[in-house]
Amino acid sequence: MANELAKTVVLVGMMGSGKTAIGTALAKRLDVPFLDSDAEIEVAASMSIAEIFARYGEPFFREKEEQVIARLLDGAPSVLSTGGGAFLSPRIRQLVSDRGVSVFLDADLPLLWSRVRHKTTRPLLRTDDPRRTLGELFRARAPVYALADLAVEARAEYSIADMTEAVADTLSRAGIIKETT
Ligand SMILES: Nc1ncnc2c1ncn2[C@@H]1O[C@H](COP(=O)(O)OP(=O)(O)OP(=O)(O)O)[C@@H](O)[C@H]1O
Ligand SMILES: O=C(O)C1=C[C@@H](O)[C@@H](O)[C@H](O)C1
Ligand SMILES: [Mg+2]
Repeated sequence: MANELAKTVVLVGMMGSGKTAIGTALAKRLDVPFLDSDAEIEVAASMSIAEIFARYGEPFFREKEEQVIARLLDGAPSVLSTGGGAFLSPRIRQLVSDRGVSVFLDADLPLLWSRVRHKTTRPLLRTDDPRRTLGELFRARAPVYALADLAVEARAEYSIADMTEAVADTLSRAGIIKETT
């Protein structure tokens, strides 16, 4: 069955909620381009996110993030996975609402921690107590992620394929994915 995507699907949520993993699978399923703002920033800067934070600081990263997301939202309907902090920016929220549909991947704290605890790629978690830091970010950001157009609960028992199906189902019910045949 062929599908048509009405506008760009923008995945938002905490680090480890699955924006990159689910975005990759969803784009494949819908046969549309997959874009990842973190990956695009790394390519543009020829540096990892951790290096950008270390050399230039978080405000510089946030500036680049906004520029990259504005550019990525300019193209044909796609799946765009954002960085975990992108949706905190009011300007980015406005861009997303003007040109796409936001989908919050809603994972609870234990699930997020289980996914990020062994990774060293997230500079904001390089603290003395990364578990506590993750909890603080989680609580501070929850009201902002709740502003997303759509939300899908990420359950620990879901595989990547299950979660991709749940997101696609939500998008179909919202009329963002339309069956063409
Ligand atoms: N059901 C699932 N849904 C999503 N991710 C899963 C699932 N099961 C296992 N994973 C793994 O959990 C991790 C999720 O991390 P991912 O990089 O996709 O998160 P992210 O939201 O893009 O984080 P960041 O904001 O740091 O970019 C990946 O390693 C992925 O393979
Ligand atoms: O949650 C965040 O603020 C971040 C998440 C990652 O995707 C990266 O964008 C970066 O590590 C910051
Ligand atoms: Mg990601």
